[in-house]
Amino acid sequence: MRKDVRILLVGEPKVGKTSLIMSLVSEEFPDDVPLRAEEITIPADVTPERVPTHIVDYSEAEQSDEQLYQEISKANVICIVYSVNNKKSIEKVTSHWIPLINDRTDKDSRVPLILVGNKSDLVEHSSMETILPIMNQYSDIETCVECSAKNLKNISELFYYAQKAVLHPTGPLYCPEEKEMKPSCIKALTRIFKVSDLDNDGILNDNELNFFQRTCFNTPLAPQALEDVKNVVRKNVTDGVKNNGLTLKGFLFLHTLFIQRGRHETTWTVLRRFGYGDDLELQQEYLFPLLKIPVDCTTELSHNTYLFLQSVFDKHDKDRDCALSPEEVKDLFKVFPYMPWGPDVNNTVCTNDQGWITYQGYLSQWTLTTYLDVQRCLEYLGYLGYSIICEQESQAAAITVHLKSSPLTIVTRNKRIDLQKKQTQRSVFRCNILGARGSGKTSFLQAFLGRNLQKQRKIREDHKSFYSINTTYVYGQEKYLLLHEVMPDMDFLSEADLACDVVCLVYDVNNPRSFEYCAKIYKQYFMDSKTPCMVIASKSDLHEARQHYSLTPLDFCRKHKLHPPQPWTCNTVDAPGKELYTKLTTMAMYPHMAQANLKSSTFWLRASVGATVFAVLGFAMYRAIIKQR
Ligand SMILES: Nc1nc2c(ncn2[C@@H]2O[C@H](COP(=O)(O)OP(=O)(O)OP(=O)(O)O)[C@@H](O)[C@H]2O)c(=O)[nH]1
Ligand SMILES: [Ca+2]
Ligand SMILES: [Ca+2]
Ligand SMILES: [Mg+2]
Ligand SMILES: [Mg+2]
Repeated sequence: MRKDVRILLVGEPKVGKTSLIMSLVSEEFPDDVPLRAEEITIPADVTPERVPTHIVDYSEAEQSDEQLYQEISKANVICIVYSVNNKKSIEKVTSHWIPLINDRTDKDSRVPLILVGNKSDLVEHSSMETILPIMNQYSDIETCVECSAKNLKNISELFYYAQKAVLHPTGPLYCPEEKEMKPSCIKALTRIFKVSDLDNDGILNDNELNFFQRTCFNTPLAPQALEDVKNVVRKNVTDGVKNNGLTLKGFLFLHTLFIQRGRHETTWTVLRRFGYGDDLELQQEYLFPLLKIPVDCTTELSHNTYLFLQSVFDKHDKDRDCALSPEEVKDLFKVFPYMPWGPDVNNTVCTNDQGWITYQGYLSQWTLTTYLDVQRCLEYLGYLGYSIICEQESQAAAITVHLKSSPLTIVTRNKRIDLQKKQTQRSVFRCNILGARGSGKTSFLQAFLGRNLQKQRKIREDHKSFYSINTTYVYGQEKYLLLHEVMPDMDFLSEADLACDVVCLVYDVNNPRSFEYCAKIYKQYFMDSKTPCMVIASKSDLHEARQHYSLTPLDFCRKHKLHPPQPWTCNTVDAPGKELYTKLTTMAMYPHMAQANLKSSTFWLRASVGATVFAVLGFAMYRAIIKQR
């Protein structure tokens, strides 16, 4: 909505432009007026819509054409004044003024016009008969009004209409010829209806209507008013009210009624509350609120946002099978301008036997988007109406920002350990997977989603994903582990390829040339970095070939104080095990421990931490074991 309004009055000489302005300001008819009134500014708090309003006069005797054109281009609304007792001044509206204004303004950014018939005190009849055909001919004319500067009739109304024409234009909402709302307005209101229909039954019940009323107008609706509204709809449209609630049809009818009765500011209030701008598009400030992410930080969803997303899931999982069928997904994203999830999402997160995204998979995908592309996540939450439903200032409230450095600070020398406050602990960790072509990286990603080799073979090439994300339990806490497959045949790895909490170097035990790549990558990029590394000996179900490298993988790991290579296969009957992923998450969470030089079996137990903390972790571990049963 505009922050101020500039009203320009034009028209033939002596129709009363200056008098109208003076009458408004002094609330009495001035007998003597100058040719042109000074520009006046009415302060926000005395105008009906509470925005500062500038009123600008025009005088042919005092101003050049050039000055007039300048004022026209600066104006937000133009009042074309004529005198009701002067036929010529009416003719000039269409023969001179409207074409002149249209020539000075862009076709798509036309200023609204108001036709003002002044000196109504001088005649008995109304000029409306002559004016209405003009109104029908020019859609830029917002409204017309007859008034009198002399007996102060309709003066404040005139300026109110002018203000309203700028702040709440009917143009984008309504097509007067068709007597219908415009398609873009129907589209916006339909989305608003869907967001407000919290249980997704296609009806706004009393609770939902009250919530809607409260968010849009800050006041609850009296029970009687609620009944009155429904009765109006009942009387006028079949199927407008169902099960004592408002249907979409009824909702749209109500707004048409508001607009037709000149109360379109009501519809605008609703549209603006849900993020729409004057062009009926969701505004950038709504979709992309300012959110500064400092370097070395990661982005996660807040607890409340997970609850919100959970309610969105529940609302659309109509058959309650804890998964979203293709129809349910389609319905969920109906409030989006485009379909945000491609078929690759089904290969990024957990799905059920039908290949449909499960509840867990759905939350994982949101977590992934938040981590990788927080702006996109804000945009998506905007489409879902997060800030409205959760009554937050902006979408930005959905995000929590975490320092990348370990949540657990270990001061090794005096063996003191600081656990950061619980709420600042990260719950999403990123693991990059590197390895030669064909070493089993994609399989490692897919196995994390519980898919064995047989299931993986069904994945279409063009539906592949370079990410997979799922939860693991570390010491009883649920964490997300995000796996990312890095393309192998690049001589140079980018910052993004290297930035992660833990690295997996995958080689194929069956391929004698595959370990060399891991060794090279390790020496070039990770030997001197703080990122913990894990070597994975994949396809362990196959024959182990001797690697063409100066050291065996085991000796290499020993030399560089790494875990011994972890044998791994997804050629299993059941879903592949999750232990390795839990281990990776633990390494990501506690990188200091991961670097210790210890044998894998006792690695976690012998990490050199203080006894007190050990007891804490021990207890947590105990709980984790209980939970996994
Ligand atoms: N009876 C009557 N006379 C009016 C009314 N409004 C203005 N007049 C008179 O009409 C004459 C012209 O008024 P102005 O306000 O100077 O008209 P204007 O449109 O500003 O004229 P220019 O500045 O020359 O373009 C003056 O004598 C006013 O007193 C009205 O509502 N009723
Ligand atoms: Ca409902
Ligand atoms: Ca379902
Ligand atoms: Mg004047
Ligand atoms: Mg691959």
